[in-house]
Amino acid sequence: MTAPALALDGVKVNRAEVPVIHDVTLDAAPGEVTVVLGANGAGKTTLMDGIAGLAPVKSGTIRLDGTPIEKLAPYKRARAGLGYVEQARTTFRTLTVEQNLVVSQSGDGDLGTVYKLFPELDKRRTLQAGYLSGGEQQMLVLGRALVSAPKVVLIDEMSLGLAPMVVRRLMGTVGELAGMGIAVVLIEQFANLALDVGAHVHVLRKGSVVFSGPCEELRGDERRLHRLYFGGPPLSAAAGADPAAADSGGGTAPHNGSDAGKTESELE
Ligand SMILES: Nc1ncnc2c1ncn2[C@@H]1O[C@H](COP(=O)(O)OP(=O)(O)OP(=O)(O)O)[C@@H](O)[C@H]1O
Repeated sequence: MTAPALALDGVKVNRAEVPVIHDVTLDAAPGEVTVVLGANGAGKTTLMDGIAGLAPVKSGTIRLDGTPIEKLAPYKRARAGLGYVEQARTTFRTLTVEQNLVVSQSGDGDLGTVYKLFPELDKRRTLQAGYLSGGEQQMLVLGRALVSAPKVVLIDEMSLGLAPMVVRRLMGTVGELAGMGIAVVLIEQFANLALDVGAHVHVLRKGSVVFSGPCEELRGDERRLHRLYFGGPPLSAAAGADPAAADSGGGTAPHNGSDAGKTESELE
């Protein structure tokens, strides 16, 4: 088995002194997409922030290529090979596309690789980032993570507010990043799109992992996903009517406008 590029063991993360992530253990292998799913508020972003050093890790270890990083400052984690594509899709709006990439470049990071992955950016090298479309900005954010020559890239909800076609296009690129040997950790609201590109999946509920396994086990299984997200009986089915849903752990999280298992058909 390939050694994990990223390994979390018993990780707890707080937000404003409140425990949000409880005892999370998971791995991400190089050359694979590892998917993290969960309902709104399950703690996905908090977990990513903990890995990146933007939220305090209260206990547990986070290893990057075998080296503990949980006590390092965020910039040192980045320097050690951790790329983080945050939800906010931040670029330097008054800098050109190329300048945005150059300021993020380090190590063996190569602009040519980014332009090959995203010909859209190649054509707009001299354009100020603020004039890019939402999809192109997301490509630039991914490109900025890539030119830091990362071993691991965390990607948080890159599809937010983007057109369906663009989301599919970007998912293809996520697969290509893994194809380059990077360990990608992907949070995505469109569960089935993520499960299509991913190898392994971890489902978070109330800050704890309630499922870990191969993506194919959950692909297309909306009922099970729903149950994993929220606990209790799946959708409107009567309790006990779905024996396959026995892995819920019986949680009591409220059904608060579910995004559980958003399917590709919902993107049409
Ligand atoms: N800065 C903060 N201070 C206090 N509590 C916070 C902070 N950020 C998040 N939380 C709380 O932590 C919990 C987990 O939030 P988080 O954003 O990590 O979840 P999520 O799974 O990423 O949700 P979403 O899919 O809606 O982004 C929520 O209850 C949220 O209210």
